[in-house]
Amino acid sequence: MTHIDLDDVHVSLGDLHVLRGVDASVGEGNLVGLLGPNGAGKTTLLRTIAGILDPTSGSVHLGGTDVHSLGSRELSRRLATVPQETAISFDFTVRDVVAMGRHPHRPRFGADEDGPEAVEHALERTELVDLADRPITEVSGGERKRVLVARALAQDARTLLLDEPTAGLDVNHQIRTLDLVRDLVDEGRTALAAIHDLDLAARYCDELLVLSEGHVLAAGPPEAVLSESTVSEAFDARNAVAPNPVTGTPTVTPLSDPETAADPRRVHLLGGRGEGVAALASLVDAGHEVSVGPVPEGSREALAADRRDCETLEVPPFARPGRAELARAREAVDAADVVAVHEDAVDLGPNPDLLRSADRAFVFADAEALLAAVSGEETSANVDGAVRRFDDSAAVVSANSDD
Ligand SMILES: Nc1ncnc2c1ncn2[C@@H]1O[C@H](COP(=O)(O)OP(=O)(O)OP(=O)(O)O)[C@@H](O)[C@H]1O
Repeated sequence: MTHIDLDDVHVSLGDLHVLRGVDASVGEGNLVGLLGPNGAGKTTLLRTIAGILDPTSGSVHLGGTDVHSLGSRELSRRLATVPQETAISFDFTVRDVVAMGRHPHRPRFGADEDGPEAVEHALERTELVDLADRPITEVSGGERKRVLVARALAQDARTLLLDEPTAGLDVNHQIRTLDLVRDLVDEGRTALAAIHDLDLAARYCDELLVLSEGHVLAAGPPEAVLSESTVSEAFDARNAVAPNPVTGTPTVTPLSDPETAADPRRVHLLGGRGEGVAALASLVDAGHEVSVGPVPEGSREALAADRRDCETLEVPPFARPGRAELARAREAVDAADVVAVHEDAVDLGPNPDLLRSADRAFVFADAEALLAAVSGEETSANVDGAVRRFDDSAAVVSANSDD
């Protein structure tokens, strides 16, 4: 069921037409991540849903009611916000600030009977009990952010709008904060959160909404939304998207624009157990033409090569390369200016024979040193250290040998 519904919302700030026809919805009981580059209009959208900004046209409904028809007290009972700015200059204690969340529940006469318990509960869930009596001006920026989450929690609203709730938090508190938001949603709330970290957004959110130049570029489950083309269009950044090996959710890796190497070389990387991935990335970034293989299908090297549009010679996992695959590997070696292999993979499968047949072969321990060697900048230091010319005998690598 739709909980927040935005229909052709336009908002102007001064002369700037910031939101340009936003159509979007947030399903009840969902955590939705609001993504988009700086200036896309995320804060403006959250402030419009919160009734702080009026749309110039279009409508915002919350649970079927137009938010702009609700009084501020009624809206605050239904919806709590965690704003981006954390500056609170007065000398309130942390507990006082959290208690401000109770404002819409205070009766005109008498006491807010649930108030003290709600405040203590909010302090506990945000792990702020030890800081509760400290002046808000004397806690860190990250702690102040958590105080604002606690204030929203004390407000006891079914809808949460969070503007970059993890900005400025250390990794541990980023995870704890998003775990808390996830728990609050799993307990029955609905949340829309602007999040800059695409990987965390994909990991925690049921759906993502990508805003770009004031309109919705994409919306839906993270796996559908976080494509290389959508990320590239929204953020104007080259990137690679791949499943996170630990969480299985998409991870986005921004990539530098490839340089044009002064002297681009054809480099063939022989397969290993994933050791070649860093070398592959630095060679491609430097503008060299890289091919890879033989590597097992689905291996880290195969995935990385695929993401960087490199020619890849794959073999089924746990299988030895067949005659045809070996012939293709030899062709790749013959066509390359340089053949390279990580020192831990020198002896793997057909690698010794392929190395022996190459005109110029390097054994490397360090991706950057290999790059320097391929680019012809090798010094005796890195030839001695992390890159060596491959000698004729498979098991031996020798330093400073000539071709
Ligand atoms: N009060 C204002 N008056 C005029 N323009 C404004 C005002 N507030 C924001 N803007 C402009 O509106 C656009 C959208 O701003 P907004 O803060 O909504 O973007 P955002 O997506 O939240 O960005 P960020 O990721 O940097 O927080 C920006 O170009 C911003 O400069």
